[in-house]
Amino acid sequence: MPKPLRLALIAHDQKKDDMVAFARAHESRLSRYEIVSTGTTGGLVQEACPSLSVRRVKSGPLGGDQQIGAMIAEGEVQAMIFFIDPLSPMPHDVDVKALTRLGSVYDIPMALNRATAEMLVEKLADEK
Ligand SMILES: O=C(CO)COP(=O)(O)O
Repeated sequence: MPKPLRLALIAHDQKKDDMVAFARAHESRLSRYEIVSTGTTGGLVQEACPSLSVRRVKSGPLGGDQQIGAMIAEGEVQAMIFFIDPLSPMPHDVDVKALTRLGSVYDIPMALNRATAEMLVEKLADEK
């Protein structure tokens, strides 16, 4: 049996409500995938969506973005939904940039806002 696709779900603080709403709206669809998340995002998604199995790495500012970037480089994450906050300064801005850069380098489907994320989940569902 093919391994399920592993999808990264990440959201900055100002976008966490959006991520929880997105995950709730698509819970049954997302339950087909292995989910990996940064620490705080993953806790909120798991609490809101008990049917998902969410693997949590460290919080973004403590290295979580880099952990997920390494997983992309190793081929262990095949798609990413990352609700970034373009309006707030971040202490780990360089990590955010490095993560989205690796998403481009390895050419994985990567949605950085909700509008694109909606299209991405539709498309992933078509392919299954
Ligand atoms: O900072 C983040 C992404 O850059 C997200 O980290 P948390 O999910 O731990 O808040």
